[in-house]
Amino acid sequence: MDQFNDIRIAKTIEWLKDQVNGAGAKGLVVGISGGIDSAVVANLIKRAHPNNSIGLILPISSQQKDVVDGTAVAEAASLQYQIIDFSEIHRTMINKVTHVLQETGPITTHFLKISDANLRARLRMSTIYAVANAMNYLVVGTDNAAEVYTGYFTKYGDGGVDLLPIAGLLKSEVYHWAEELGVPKQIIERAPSAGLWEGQTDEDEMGVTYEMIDQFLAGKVIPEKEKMIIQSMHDKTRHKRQMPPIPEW
Ligand SMILES: Nc1ncnc2c1ncn2[C@@H]1O[C@H](COP(=O)(O)OP(=O)(O)OC[C@H]2O[C@@H]([n+]3cccc(C(=O)O)c3)[C@H](O)[C@@H]2O)[C@@H](O)[C@H]1O
Ligand SMILES: Nc1ncnc2c1ncn2[C@@H]1O[C@H](COP(=O)(O)OP(=O)(O)OP(=O)(O)O)[C@@H](O)[C@H]1O
Ligand SMILES: [Mg+2]
Repeated sequence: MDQFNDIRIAKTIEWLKDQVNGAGAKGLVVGISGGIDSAVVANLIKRAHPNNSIGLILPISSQQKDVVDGTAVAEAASLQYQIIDFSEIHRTMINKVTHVLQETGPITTHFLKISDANLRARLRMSTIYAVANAMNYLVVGTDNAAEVYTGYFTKYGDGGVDLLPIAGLLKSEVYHWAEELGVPKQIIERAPSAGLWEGQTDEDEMGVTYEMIDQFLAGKVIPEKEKMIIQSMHDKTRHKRQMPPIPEW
């Protein structure tokens, strides 16, 4: 038993209920990836709205393991879920966009990869909102404090949500909550990944570990090199944490 975290979990569940009531909504929906952040959120929404919560497993040319683990998360939480595969739609969109762009001039494979990856996150966001609109549910995001601070999310993709119940948690705290909430061990042991391309891991892409980001956010002294990476990510992604700018006349 971890009393400190249990109290915060209970408060977050009450907060989710208040948000739904305050919005005049009926329930909550989350995308389930097979990763730990969405596993924690899946358990929170089930506890907040046992009969009005749903998880969506949305593979887009994803590894089968993501679907297997996503299903294990939903089943362990007794959360209602649906699997919708958008691999074909994504491929069609990317092929058309690439074709048109290549007519306008050369485009690097690096930028095509980023574009392809972020489109996955935005297709998922559109799907989750389609369900939320139809059911009068709110869309629940899964960003933790490290991701919000570094802007490590797709603008209007996984960043496009109504509520952020775990955005105040360090990544290490997400692990504590996962254990308290009974998230299956196989999910807790997976390396964090956006799953946007083969073999992607968050820490490799960012060039800094979650442990370092957590220490930095907790106000501890960390090596200058890591500090620079974190601050640079934070500065470059400021626009993602704000409303679009409007000119002043
Ligand atoms: N200064 C500025 N003012 C206003 N807008 C600005 C801007 N700079 C760029 N932009 C806009 O923002 C766009 C770039 O932002 P964005 O589209 O988000 O793309 P970007 O930040 O380049 O890529 C998203 C990153 O988040 C990672 N990610 C995504 C999804 C999930 C997860 C995960 O952990 O699961 C991680 C992904 O691996 C990648 O590293 C630009 O194309 C431009 O439209
Ligand atoms: N295949 C997917 N199906 C449904 N939702 C997804 C899928 N992939 C990503 N998402 C959504 O995008 C969010 C952002 O992904 P992110 O990788 O940050 O979190 P995670 O996978 O839950 O945890 P971890 O950081 O440990 O990988 C997920 O939490 C989930 O809500
Ligand atoms: Mg993930």
